[in-house]
Amino acid sequence: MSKKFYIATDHAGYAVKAYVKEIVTDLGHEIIDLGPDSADRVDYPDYAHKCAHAVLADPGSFGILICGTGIGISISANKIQGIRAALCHDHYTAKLTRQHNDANILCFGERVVGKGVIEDMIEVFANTEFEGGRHAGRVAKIEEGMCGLGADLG
Ligand SMILES: O=C(CO)[C@H](O)[C@H](O)[C@H](O)COP(=O)(O)O
Repeated sequence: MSKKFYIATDHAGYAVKAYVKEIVTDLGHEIIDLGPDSADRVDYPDYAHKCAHAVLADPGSFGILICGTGIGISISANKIQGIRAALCHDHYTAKLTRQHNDANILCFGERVVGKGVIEDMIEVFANTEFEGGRHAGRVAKIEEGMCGLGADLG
């Protein structure tokens, strides 16, 4: 089924963005570029938040966020309630974060992963559904910001 993606980067993720857009389109999905429009130095939280709010405003859509390592941009996106931004490095992490975490934004580092891995991660992320079941309660706890207290956990 065709999915809709929003993509944003910082300067350290800009170079690979055109390739990522091509991959997403070739897989039959829609992609909307939220910037930046050049490789000039920018702050990743600005673009993480732009993408996060676009995903939340468009139910059923997903995001792709890229910075140098994927770390700063994923930390930033996860500050927004309702966003589950997953920093992935390979097929396994991209698949499991959809199955178990219902991740709505795929994050990775341009300085970390190569184009083959990027293509694989996008394909599996787009084609994998949330499993629900035992994972649903855990995702609900993430969203509520409620976790077992230390005392409860023994
Ligand atoms: O947030 C990051 C590190 O966790 C990203 O990799 C950024 O892209 C990086 O910090 C940018 O660094 P630069 O020296 O300004 O290119």
